[in-house]
Amino acid sequence: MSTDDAQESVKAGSKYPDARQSEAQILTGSGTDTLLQTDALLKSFGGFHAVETVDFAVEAGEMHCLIGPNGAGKSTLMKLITGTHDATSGRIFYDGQEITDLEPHERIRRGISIKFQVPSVYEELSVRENVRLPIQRFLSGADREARIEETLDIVGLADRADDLVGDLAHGQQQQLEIGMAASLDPDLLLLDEPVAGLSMEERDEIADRIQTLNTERGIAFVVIEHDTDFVAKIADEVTVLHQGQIFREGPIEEIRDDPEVRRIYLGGESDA
Ligand SMILES: Nc1ncnc2c1ncn2[C@@H]1O[C@H](COP(=O)(O)OP(=O)(O)OP(=O)(O)O)[C@@H](O)[C@H]1O
Repeated sequence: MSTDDAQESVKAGSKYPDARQSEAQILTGSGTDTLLQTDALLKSFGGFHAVETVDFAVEAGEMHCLIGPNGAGKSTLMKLITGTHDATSGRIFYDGQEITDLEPHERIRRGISIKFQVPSVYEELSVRENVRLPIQRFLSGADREARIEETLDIVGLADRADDLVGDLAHGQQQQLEIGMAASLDPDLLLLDEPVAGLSMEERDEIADRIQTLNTERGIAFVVIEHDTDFVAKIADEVTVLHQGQIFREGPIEEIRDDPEVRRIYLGGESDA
C-alpha cells in the first residue's frame, strides 16, 4: 500500500491504525492492547474465497481459539497471518505496524511464531538438535545455548535431550514443537490443532503448557481446535469461522450454547 493509500484510509475513517499512528502510540505508550488486527482480509484460490473479508483481532496476552467446521478457512487465516500465504486483498497489522507484505521469516523476527498441524520436527535428529534449529536460525547472541537448555526444561524433555525425536510419544512431540515455537520469544503463538490425536491426559498437559507460557511469559495464543472441552479450558475469546467469514465471536460459554453455531459447526445434534 502506498503512503497515499494509507492516508486515504485514515481520512476515510478506517478503524485500524496506519503504521505512523501506531508507531506514535507505541512511542508514547498510549496505544491500545491490540496485538494483531486483520482488515478485510481475503484469500482466493481461483475464484473460491477460502477467507473472505475477515476482521480478526487478538489482544496482547489473550488466549484466543479459532473454531469452525472443516473447510471454514481456519488454517488459511493462520497462514495469512504468518505469511505462508499472500493475501489476495486486505491488510494485516501487528504490534502497530502493517505486516501485510512481509516475508514469513520477517514476521517471525517481529514476534509471530507458529506450530503447524503437520509435524515440523526431524525424527532422525535428537530432541536437542531439533530445539537448536529455530534458535540458530532466528536468534543471535551468546545466550543461544542457554536458550536451548531453557527450552528443553520448559517442555519437560531435558532428560530426553539426546534421544531421537522419532522415539518420543506423540504428545511429547507436540510439546516439543510448542516449545520450539515458544523458544523464539514470540508475543503471538499460533497453534494449528495441537491436541489432535492425543489422549485426555496428554491434552491436559498441553493445556497446562499453553497456560504457563501465557501467564509466565505473556504470550498471546491463537489456537485452532475442534474439541470444545479443550477450548473451554484455555480460551478467553473464541472466533467461529464459517465459509471463510467470521460467524460469531465471544466467550466459549455463549458460543457453545448458540443454536446457530451448533447447527453449522456441530451438525445441530452434537453434544458440545
Ligand atoms: N492451497 C489451496 N488451494 C486450493 N484450495 C485451498 C487451498 N488451501 C485451502 N483450500 C480450500 O480453502 C478452504 C478452507 O481451507 P482451510 O484448510 O483453511 O479450512 P479449515 O477450516 O482449516 O479446515 P479443517 O478444519 O478441515 O482443517 C477449503 O475449502 C479448502 O479446500
